Amino acid sequence: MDRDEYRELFGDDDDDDDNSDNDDLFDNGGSRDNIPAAPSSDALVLRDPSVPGLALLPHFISPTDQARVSFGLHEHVGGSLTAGVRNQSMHFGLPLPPWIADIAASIHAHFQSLDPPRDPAHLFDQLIMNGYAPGDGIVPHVDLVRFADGVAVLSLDAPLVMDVTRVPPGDQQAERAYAGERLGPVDSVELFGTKTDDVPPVATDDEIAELVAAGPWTHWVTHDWARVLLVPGSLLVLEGDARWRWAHGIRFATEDWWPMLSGEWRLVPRRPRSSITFRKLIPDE
Ligand SMILES: O=C(O)CCC(=O)C(=O)O
Ligand SMILES: [Fe+2]
Repeated sequence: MDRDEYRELFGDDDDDDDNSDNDDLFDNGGSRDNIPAAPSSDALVLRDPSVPGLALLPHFISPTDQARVSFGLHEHVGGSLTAGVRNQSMHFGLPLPPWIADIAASIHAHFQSLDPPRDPAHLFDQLIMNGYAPGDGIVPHVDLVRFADGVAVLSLDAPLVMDVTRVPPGDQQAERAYAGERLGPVDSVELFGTKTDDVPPVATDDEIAELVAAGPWTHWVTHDWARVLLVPGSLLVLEGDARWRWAHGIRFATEDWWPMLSGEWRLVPRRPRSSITFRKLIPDE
């Protein structure tokens, strides 16, 4: 994967990101404690049948492992992100870095536990590490065809909302990656159907904790547009249609609108968030 291909797909955000300190993007949630590797994957798997192949495992890794992995990630990227595409660092090939290898093994084990079990040779050998400062996002896209089916995204540090949209019929193909228009901040009319000047209050920490524990994880806007709450420690799995026929993207916004357990809307402020995407590169013929 080279930088130009990523530019082509995702654009080069240098122009519209005024936070020039890459270190800040990952300077969150890390812990200097040397915590032994013990991923505790929770069995809870949420699916939304409207997007076949989409699954969220909201508590895939424990807070202890989140702190360990976040620290490992921060150490790994150091200041080197300035050398590549902004806010992004990649790893190709096995072995994976030791601070993440056990988590990759847990994800692999999860794939094997599915019915039917997934290809045991599906060993994740490519990582994309993304950092998002408040205001950052990623244009809606379908991951490149050179990556096998079965992509997993581990979320760290702070919650954020991902938009999942059916690829427009004219663009629907599995032969080349789709990249849509960049999504701007939420527009209340666009998202909620009614024009209102009443911006909801900011969610409290307790409300966010409730959401993380048991909250509504999808919010449908239209029949081909869902929003997914990615909480820290969660694993998003994209297979089949969800991987090939639906695009995933993150708004360039400083807050996300989200319904609370009570049904009332709140603003969930963005905080520095990072993610690790696990994929398998299809070998050249
Ligand atoms: O950061 C995320 O949650 C998604 C990243 C992603 O879609 C990608 O790297 O292809
Ligand atoms: Fe992606």
